[in-house]
Amino acid sequence: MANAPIKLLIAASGTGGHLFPAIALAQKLPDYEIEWLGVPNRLETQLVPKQYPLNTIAVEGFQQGFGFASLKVLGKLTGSIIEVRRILQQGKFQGVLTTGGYIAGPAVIAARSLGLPVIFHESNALPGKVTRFFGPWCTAMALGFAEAAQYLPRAKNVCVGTPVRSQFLDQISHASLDLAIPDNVPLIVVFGGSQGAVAVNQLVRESAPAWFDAGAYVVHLTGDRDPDAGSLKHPQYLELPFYDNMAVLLQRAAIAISRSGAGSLTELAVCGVPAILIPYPFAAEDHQSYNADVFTKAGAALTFKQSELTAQKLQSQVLDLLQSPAELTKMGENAQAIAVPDSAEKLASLVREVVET
Ligand SMILES: CC(=O)N[C@H]1[C@@H](OP(=O)(O)OP(=O)(O)OC[C@H]2O[C@@H](n3ccc(=O)[nH]c3=O)[C@H](O)[C@@H]2O)O[C@H](CO)[C@@H](O)[C@@H]1O
Repeated sequence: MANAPIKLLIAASGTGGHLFPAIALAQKLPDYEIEWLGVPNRLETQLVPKQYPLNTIAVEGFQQGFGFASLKVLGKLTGSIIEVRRILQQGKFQGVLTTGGYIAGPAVIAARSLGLPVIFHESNALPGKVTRFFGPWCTAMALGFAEAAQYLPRAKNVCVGTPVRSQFLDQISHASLDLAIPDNVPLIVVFGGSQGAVAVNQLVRESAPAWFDAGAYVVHLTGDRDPDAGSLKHPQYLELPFYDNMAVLLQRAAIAISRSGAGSLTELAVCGVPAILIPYPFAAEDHQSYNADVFTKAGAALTFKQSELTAQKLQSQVLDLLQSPAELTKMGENAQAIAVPDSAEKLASLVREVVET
C-alpha cells in the first residue's frame, strides 16, 4: 500500500510578500497534502482557495504599550492558539511552515505545544519582532538574506533565499508582455509593493516628463488607493493599479523604481534589474531600509530616504542612469549575483528534512 501523503499546514497571511513565497514553496511539494492557515478578509482569501483548503482564524497584532486593547488581543491570541491546535490535531498534520507576521504566533505555539516541527521563513534582512521572539522555538529558521542571522543568534538558521512565483522561473519571452511598449525603448517600471505607494507615485508623476523627453517609457503600478490616479496622461506612460505578469515586465525593465519589501527585491534580483529604492518609511522597525542596504552594498541599487528625495533629484538620478548603459549593466549583474533562483527547491528540501526525519 502506498504511504499516505505528509500533511503540512502553511501559516502565511496578509501581503504578497508573505503569501507568494509560501505558494512557491507549496508548489515544490506536490506529493504533500497541504492546507493553509490565514485570516478572514486578507489577500489569502483571494489567492489560496483555488489551490489549497484555507482555514481562517481571528488574530491581530499588539498595539504599542499594554492597555485594554492589548488585553483583547491577548484574549484573541489565546483563542486562536486553541483553534490552531484543534486544526492540527483533527487534520493530523505532521508539520507547520510559516512566513511570519501575526499569524505566526499562534501557529508556532500551537505546533510546538503538540511537539510538531516548525519551519519559519523570514524574508527580511532585519527579522520582525515575531520572528525574533519565536525563532529559537522553531525547528529550523530559513532566511531570505544571510544578514538576518546576526539578529537571530539562538535560532537554527539556514540561508535559502526567498522563493519567487513560478512565473519568474519559467522561460520568459518579451513577446508575451501584453502592454504596448515598443521594442528598443528604455522602460522604467515603478511599483510600490503589493499595495502601491502614493508618495512614490507623486514623485514619479512630477519627474516623468523629462524621462519621456529622453525617449523612455514608464509603466506605473500605482496600487488601488492613489487619489491622483489618472492625472498624468502621455503616450509613453502606462498606469495600472496592479499588474499580474510581473516576471515578464521586470525582464523588460531597464530600471525599476520600487519600495524595498523583500518580495520585490527578490524578484528584482532574479530578473537582474537595476533599481532605485525608496524604503517605506513607516515599515515596522524601518526593516525596508535594512533590505535596501543589502542591495546598495552589493552595487545593485541606489537607495534614497523618502524624506530626502525630491522629484528633481529622482528625475536627474534616472536620467543619469539612462545615459550610463555600462553602469546599468553592472548594477543588473550585481543584482543577479544576489539572487537565489532555486530558493523554493532549497526551502522544500529543508521542509522535507525537518518534517520527514
Ligand atoms: C509595507 C510592508 O511592510 N510591506 C512588507 C510586506 O510586503 P509587501 O507585500 O508590501 O511587499 P513585497 O515587496 O514583499 O511584495 C510585493 C509583491 O507584490 C507584487 N506586485 C506588486 C505590484 C503589482 O502590480 N503586481 C505585483 O505582483 C510584487 O511583484 C511582489 O511580489 O512583507 C514583506 C515580507 O515580510 C516585507 O519585506 C515588506 O516590507
